[in-house]
Amino acid sequence: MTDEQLPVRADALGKKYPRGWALRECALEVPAGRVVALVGPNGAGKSTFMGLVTGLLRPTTGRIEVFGDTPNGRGMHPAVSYLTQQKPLYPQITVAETLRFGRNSNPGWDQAYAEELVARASVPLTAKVGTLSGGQRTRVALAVALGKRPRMLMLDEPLADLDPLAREVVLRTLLTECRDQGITVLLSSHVLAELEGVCDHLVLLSEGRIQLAGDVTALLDGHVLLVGPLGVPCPAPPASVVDVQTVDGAQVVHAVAHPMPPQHGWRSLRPRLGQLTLAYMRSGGSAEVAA
Ligand SMILES: Nc1ncnc2c1ncn2[C@@H]1O[C@H](COP(=O)(O)OP(=O)(O)OP(=O)(O)O)[C@@H](O)[C@H]1O
Repeated sequence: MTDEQLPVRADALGKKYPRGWALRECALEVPAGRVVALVGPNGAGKSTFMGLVTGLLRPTTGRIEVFGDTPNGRGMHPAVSYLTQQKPLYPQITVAETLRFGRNSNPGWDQAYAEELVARASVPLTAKVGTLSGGQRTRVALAVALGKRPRMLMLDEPLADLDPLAREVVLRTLLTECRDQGITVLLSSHVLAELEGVCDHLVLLSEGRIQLAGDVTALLDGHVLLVGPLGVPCPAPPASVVDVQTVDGAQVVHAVAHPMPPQHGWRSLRPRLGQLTLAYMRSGGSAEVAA
């Protein structure tokens, strides 16, 4: 894939604030056409990474390229839309005026597409933005973000103020749309369970460093969830163990997949993405990670 097609490439990327490093030695590619989840505990560096992609922040070390260009701080790459929890909507104006604003500020604006997205959300164009529900406001903000016809949509917790049902509806609708249109999505979220079946690529940040990254299927294939009785040694080699917990009187072990001898009483299961991510977040990343 040429650099112009690759949404993001970061190499030895670091960002230092006066208080210390927010991001260190990040080498990362965001593959095209994928839904990439950017996860990690509070303060891990997720928003900082997105800020570097937008060009609003400048790297302290290393380099970052967005569709082959180096962000220069003079506005975001035209192929990128960015939506945060603070959605850029004005409550006093109508939905139609909001779309007009989008049209006036974006050269590649697709008015028919933006209107169609609003109609699909059953939001009247004549309604004032301030009278809409949180879910409807989010759908309008997404229509503005997608009306720009981006090649990559970056979402920094934009659904955090929605109830779980509205989150589910908006997320599924959005991701179906992005998949249909071939738009790369970089999605930051704390709700690990909702990423299950939604993202196909994962980047886990911890204290500013990449702790785990890769294709979700490969990551799940490369790990096992072992469940066994207390007091019976786990069959996984110690260096491969990511995390051990006691749950309902059993040992629950996440480990990097290795050939291992059968061990009486132990079951080997496929981990779920949310559980595996949480296991890495608890561990601080000491295990020998699969290729
Ligand atoms: N403008 C800033 N000035 C100084 N330090 C900052 C600034 N922005 C972020 N930081 C620090 O950088 C680190 C990473 O913050 P960042 O907001 O990127 O993390 P995050 O993973 O997005 O966190 P959260 O999940 O809480 O939103 C934190 O220690 C934070 O305090």
